[in-house]
Amino acid sequence: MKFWHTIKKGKDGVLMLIADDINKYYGNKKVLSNVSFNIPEGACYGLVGLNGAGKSTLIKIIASVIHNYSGKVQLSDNSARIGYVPQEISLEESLTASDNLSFFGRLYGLRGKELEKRTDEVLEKVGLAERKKDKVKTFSGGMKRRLNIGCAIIHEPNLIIMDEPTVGIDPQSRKYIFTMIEQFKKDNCTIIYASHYMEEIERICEEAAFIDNGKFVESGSVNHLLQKYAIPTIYVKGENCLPDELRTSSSTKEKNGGYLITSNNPLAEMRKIINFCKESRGEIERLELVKPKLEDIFFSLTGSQLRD
Ligand SMILES: Nc1ncnc2c1ncn2[C@@H]1O[C@H](COP(=O)(O)OP(=O)(O)OP(=O)(O)O)[C@@H](O)[C@H]1O
Repeated sequence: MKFWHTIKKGKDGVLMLIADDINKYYGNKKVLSNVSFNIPEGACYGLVGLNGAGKSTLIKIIASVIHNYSGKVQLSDNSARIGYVPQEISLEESLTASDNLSFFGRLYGLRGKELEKRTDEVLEKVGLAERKKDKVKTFSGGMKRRLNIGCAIIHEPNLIIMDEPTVGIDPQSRKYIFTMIEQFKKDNCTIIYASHYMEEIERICEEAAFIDNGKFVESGSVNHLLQKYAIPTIYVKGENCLPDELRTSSSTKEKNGGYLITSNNPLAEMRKIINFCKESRGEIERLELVKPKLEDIFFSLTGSQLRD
């Protein structure tokens, strides 16, 4: 499979991060192989892969949690401040939300009035201002996740790295996290977002890379990937609405009581179906172009279906 670099630059033509030929072993096991990519400043960059693909390892290398690897990670902005949201929630449950934030703030060198101000700002940002004096052990999973993100942004980072931040949380907190990410983008932060939820990547990321068994199999702008690999497909459902030539074609597959038809000329197939229906008094319940999905592209490149 072909690998091509993301060479597009950020809004002002600046790259936030350059990773060059990253390789990583755990013992004898190679878990990252020749990984190279660039992230434009201000982009939201999705890392997509199955469990065990190597996303967390790569993220830990970028966040300087892992040092034992070969290759080079270069932050092109000398003033880059990294905020790392780990996959595992790392909070002190016996302390309040406010105290957890203060703890992380002090680690980043904040003190006094500035620390107080930032703690209150972050509590507002993560939607926990009302619960600031409550102990974390009384929080739901989603609230803990939001506070975990808060701890990572207390020092106002401009590169925020999030490792599967929506796994196992309620839909309301998930929605809240997306709203926060939209705000990070407006604040011109660069974001690295690892997930195996494709619809999340499509929704929030401008750029994405597919990782499979420690290798980048493809990367680039999400729109470009969708255009490059999408196979035009239509969906039709109804009574007596499909001409025999389409019904028996190898490009036609049954789905949910209707048919998925792949074609290089989907509009021509739609016309055929409409004309056939007119002639044969068939009835169309649904006839639509199917929007290409990253999930299908991932499947076609790796042969693996992403699972929950
Ligand atoms: N500390 C470690 N020691 C040995 N092997 C490890 C260690 N951490 C991860 N691995 C192995 O490295 C590979 C990549 O793991 P990694 O956690 O980076 O994948 P991932 O894509 O983040 O998956 P997940 O979503 O399950 O966390 C896996 O085979 C994993 O078992």
